[in-house]
Amino acid sequence: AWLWMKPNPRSPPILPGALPFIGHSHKIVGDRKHLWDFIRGFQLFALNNGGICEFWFGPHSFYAIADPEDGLTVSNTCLSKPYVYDFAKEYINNGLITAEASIWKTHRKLLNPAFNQQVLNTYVNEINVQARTLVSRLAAKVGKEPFDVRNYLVTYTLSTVTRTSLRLTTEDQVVIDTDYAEAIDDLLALYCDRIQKVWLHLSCTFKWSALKRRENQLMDKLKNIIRPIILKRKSELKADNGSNIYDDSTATPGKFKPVLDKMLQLAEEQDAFTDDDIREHLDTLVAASYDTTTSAMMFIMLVIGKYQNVQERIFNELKEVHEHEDADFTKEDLQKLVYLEAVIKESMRLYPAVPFIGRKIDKDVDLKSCTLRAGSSCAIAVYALLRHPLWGADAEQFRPERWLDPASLPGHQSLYAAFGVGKRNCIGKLFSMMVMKLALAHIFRRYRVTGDISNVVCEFDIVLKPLKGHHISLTSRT
Ligand code: HEM
Repeated sequence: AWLWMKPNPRSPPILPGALPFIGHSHKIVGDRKHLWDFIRGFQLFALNNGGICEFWFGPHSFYAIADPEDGLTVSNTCLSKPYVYDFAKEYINNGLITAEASIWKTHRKLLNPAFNQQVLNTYVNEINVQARTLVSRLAAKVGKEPFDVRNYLVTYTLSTVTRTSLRLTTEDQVVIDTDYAEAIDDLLALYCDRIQKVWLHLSCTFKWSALKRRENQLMDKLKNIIRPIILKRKSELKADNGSNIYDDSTATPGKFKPVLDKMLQLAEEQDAFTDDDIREHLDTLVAASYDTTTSAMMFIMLVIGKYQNVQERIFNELKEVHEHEDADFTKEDLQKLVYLEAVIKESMRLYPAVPFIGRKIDKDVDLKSCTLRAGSSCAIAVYALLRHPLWGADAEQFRPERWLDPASLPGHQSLYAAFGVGKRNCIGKLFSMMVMKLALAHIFRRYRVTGDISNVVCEFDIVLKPLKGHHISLTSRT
């Protein structure tokens, strides 16, 4: 345990505040705001100290990297995730987020086509429907006191991702929107609890804990919801004699093939997935999408609530794209909403829903100024990369215009880290952009939003979220 006290010329700067034996473990005990302060703190320390730093939880060493080149080197050299991701193994095991590198490579290749632009275009009608439902639900809040928009957005993102992944009957969709959503929220909170209770990082202590018992209950609940859905669809497709499964007429408006059908097809034709793999991939898609997309949209609404001139410009762009106020947005319309897209990117740059990503250092990795030791873990400092001085002197300012002038943007790709860095980046980034753009286009066309990002206090709860000062209010534009 004292090894960490030994100076080494190629060791990175050490984050202040380590105690003997426990290292920095005491720094993450407390509430989720405190946890975010720690995460933000180590990222800014790395940024201001040559792009890297080191800290410990007990004997286990973590590096934080805030240098774009080094970040890319690590994320592409070490493709496996560190041990804290294993906390979610019971739940999403071979799903893309937690899968070991070897399984990940094959599965990612198989799933990539399900997220290309052509496939996503077949979802536009469905997402318009969900966005309209969101706008009608929000009508109850128009002209009322400020409110928390999270639950409205959760229902929207959850239903868009489950509709396009599973295409459920209304009855099953209700279970997803209520019981399933609640169980996932509880499970993610439980993982965050475990991260903060460093003594529960060891499986031998965790297995006797109350958290483990709770995890078992939640897992039973989740599996009992999703497994029957998969089995039912599997037998429906079998009964259909494969005619539906191989029907690729997805270009018809309103018609799309859900991800579940694509996976069942791959399982049938290439023996690519087991039933468990399919469940884990579906759960992963939901877990990876609903909270991140919700949080990103909350930040966007708060930013735009403050910068009313930005909101007016979005409104004018929406009017230009659509003469007829109430029509659905088509895939062509979405391409024309360049200013709205710039606003989304700029808000995600300053308020990234996923503020760091993890890697297991499974071999020694030589970086510019130091060597990362095999057996340690690494956090690629997304939050810091997104406000790196290479963004310019105005890196801390909200300036969507920077995205409209590509020449003014920094050259290094890994500075655009909101959807991850390197090969193992977000498979759902185009999908999520579409889901956000459509919802925001529908909302801003109907309502004027007021809020104030400068009052917001954040917390880290697997994703970065606004904790306080995040209420918004709506007035009607008509
Ligand atoms: C604003 C919304 C989103 C943000 C900010 C976001 C961000 C990220 C980031 C940073 C990663 C890399 C994580 C890591 O390396 O540990 C990631 C991975 C992933 N995301 Fe997203 N994501 C979003 C929405 C979505 C959506 C809508 C989906 C699915 C439809 C999705 C599915 C995934 C999956 C499956 C992975 C694992 C990819 C892999 O390892 O191959 N995400 N996301």
